[in-house]
Amino acid sequence: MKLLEFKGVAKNFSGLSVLEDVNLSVDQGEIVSLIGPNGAGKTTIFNLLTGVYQVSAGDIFFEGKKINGKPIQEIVDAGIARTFQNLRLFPNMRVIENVMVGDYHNQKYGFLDMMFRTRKFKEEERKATQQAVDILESIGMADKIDNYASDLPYGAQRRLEIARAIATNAKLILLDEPAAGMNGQETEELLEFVKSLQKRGFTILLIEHDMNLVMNISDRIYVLNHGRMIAEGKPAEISKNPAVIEAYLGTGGDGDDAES
Ligand SMILES: Nc1ncnc2c1ncn2[C@@H]1O[C@H](COP(=O)(O)OP(=O)(O)OP(=O)(O)O)[C@@H](O)[C@H]1O
Repeated sequence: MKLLEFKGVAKNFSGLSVLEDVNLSVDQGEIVSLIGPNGAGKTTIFNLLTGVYQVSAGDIFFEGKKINGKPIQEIVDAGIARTFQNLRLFPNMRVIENVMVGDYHNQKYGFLDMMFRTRKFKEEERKATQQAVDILESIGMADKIDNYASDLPYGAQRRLEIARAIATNAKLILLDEPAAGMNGQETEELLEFVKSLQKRGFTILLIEHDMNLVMNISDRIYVLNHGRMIAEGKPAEISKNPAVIEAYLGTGGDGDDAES
């Protein structure tokens, strides 16, 4: 089943075309990567998908329903969550609190419930805490619950950011350069972690420059160049595609991170 679909999407900024006729789909349960040189338009795709930008043409469907033009909160509620290129954790909050922030929009108490700490408020808090504990246990961070986010090693901080995305009850998780700044060991752990999310039923769309990770993690890959989709396929097909090699990896490149 198609979970996500872009149909003929275009985006212009002040008349300047950044994306042209982008078609892309992600099936339920897939890990799909979006790659392309700097400035190709990858982050713009995420911004369109999450309602930060509005499309200039075309439509975006999530579970068959059109989501372009909807407010950001409605898109989050529909089941799309995102992590960012730069970590956006609350460093001075504890690990569990960082996860609970992700669930905040699902809580069903009002301001007065919170002020007077009503039974409803306490019950919602208890449920949210339990869910956060469950998530942290499921990703092997149960022993870090009370640590401050800033005290975690970098790789664990990125995992925590993904945990927060899971806490929104997302079906589709958008990862923007999750391996950026990671060492080899952390990237290896990230790969296992993202695959474990897939096994748990999450669908993943990621932007990534680390070609090694992309080739090992993806069910399918889309390649964007100058705002146009130039290729789509399985990792083995993409790595042999002449247009991709020319546009992205650079002819004669060895397939390693061509961006650095
Ligand atoms: N708000 C904006 N206003 C004007 N131009 C923009 C805006 N956002 C993005 N662009 C332009 O759109 C193009 C695509 O940018 P985008 O950030 O989507 O690329 P990218 O593929 O994610 O690049 P990178 O790999 O460097 O993150 C760039 O030329 C950028 O300058």
